[in-house]
Amino acid sequence: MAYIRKVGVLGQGHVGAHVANSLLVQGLVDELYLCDINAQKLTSETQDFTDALSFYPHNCKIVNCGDEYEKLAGCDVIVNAAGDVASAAKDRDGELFVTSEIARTFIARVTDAGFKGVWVSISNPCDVICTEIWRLSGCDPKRIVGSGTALDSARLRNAISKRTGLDQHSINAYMLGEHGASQFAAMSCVSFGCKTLADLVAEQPERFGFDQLECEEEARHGGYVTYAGKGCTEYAVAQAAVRLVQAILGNEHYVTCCSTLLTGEHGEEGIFSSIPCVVGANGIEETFELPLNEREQAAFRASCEHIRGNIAQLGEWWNTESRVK
Ligand SMILES: NC(=O)c1ccc[n+]([C@@H]2O[C@H](COP(=O)([O-])OP(=O)(O)OC[C@H]3O[C@@H](n4cnc5c(N)ncnc54)[C@H](O)[C@@H]3O)[C@@H](O)[C@H]2O)c1
Repeated sequence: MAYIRKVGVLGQGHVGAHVANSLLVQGLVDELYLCDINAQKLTSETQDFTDALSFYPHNCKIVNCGDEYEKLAGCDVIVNAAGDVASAAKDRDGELFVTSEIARTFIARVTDAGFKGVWVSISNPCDVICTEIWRLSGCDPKRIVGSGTALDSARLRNAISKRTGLDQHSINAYMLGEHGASQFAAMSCVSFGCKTLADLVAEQPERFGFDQLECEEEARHGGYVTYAGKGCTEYAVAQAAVRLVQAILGNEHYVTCCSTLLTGEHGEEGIFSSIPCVVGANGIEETFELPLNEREQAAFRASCEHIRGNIAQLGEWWNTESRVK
C-alpha cells in the first residue's frame, strides 16, 4: 500500500497559509490538517484550498481541525506558524511572550495525543520557541527542526550572488546563530563549488573582494525590508519551511542551516540555535561544526547568550512545565 503523507499546519496567517499552499502546489502532501484559533479565517482558507484542488498536481484530503490540536497527532510533520506577526513590528523578540504563550496551548496536547513525527517550527523568536517545544514535549530534540537561519542564509547567498554574478544554488554560505538581530555570517567558510572565497579574493579581488560586512547586514535586515511594505514576510519563509518538510518526508539528508538543540557545538548546549544540519526522516540527522574564526566564534557565543536572555524572561512555568529530565 502506498504511504500517505500527513502534514499539519498550526496557524493559518500569512506564513501558515503559504506553507499549506506550497505543500499543495508542490504535491508534497496527501492529507493536510489545518489549525487556527480564528475559526472564520480557518474556514475561509480551507475552502480556498479545497476549491483549488482541481488545479494542484494531485488530490489531497484537507481537514479543518479548528483548535482541536489532538487531530494533528497522526501527522508525519507539524509546521508551527502560530503567532501574531504584528507584535514583531520592531524586532522578532517582540513576539516572545505572545508566541511562547500560544505554544503552551498546544505542545502538551499534541504530545499527549501521541504525536511521533517531526516539528518544523517557524514562529518567532524561533530558537526560543523550538527550545520550548523540546522542554514542554520532552520529545527527542532531533525531532524538532527550527526554520532558524535557513531563510537568512538564502538572503546571504542573494547578497553574494548579486556581487559575484554566480547562482545562489552554487554558493555555500550560511548565517549562524539566532534567527534574529544577533545572527552573523560565517564568511570564513564561504565557498563556490569547492573553491573558497579566500582563494577567489586572492585570484580575482575586483570581483570577490566585496564588502563582507555589508553582505552580512543585508542578510540580517532583509526581513525588515520585506516587512516595511507588507507588515509581514511570507513567501520566502514558507518556501524555506516547505523545503525542510520535503527533506523530512523524502528522507533526503539535505544539508541546510536550521535551528537545532546544541549539544556542545562551538562550546554551547541546552538551547536551540542555527548551525548546518543534515535533515532527513528523523528530523535533524546530524550537525556540522564549521571551523569558525575568532570573530565568528565570539559572535556565536554572543548570539547564544541573547537566546538565553530571552528564555530567562519567560518565568517559572518554563521550568515547572518542562518534561526534560
Ligand atoms: N522564522 C522565520 O523566518 C519567520 C518569518 C516570518 C514570520 N515568522 C513568524 O511566523 C509566525 C507567523 O507569522 P504570520 O505572518 O503568519 O503571523 P499572523 O499574525 O499573520 O498569523 C498567525 C496566525 O496564528 C494564529 N494563532 C494564534 N494563536 C493560535 C493558537 N493558539 N493556535 C492556532 N493558531 C493560532 C492566528 O489566529 C493567526 O492566524 C510569527 O511568529 C512570525 O513572527 C517567522
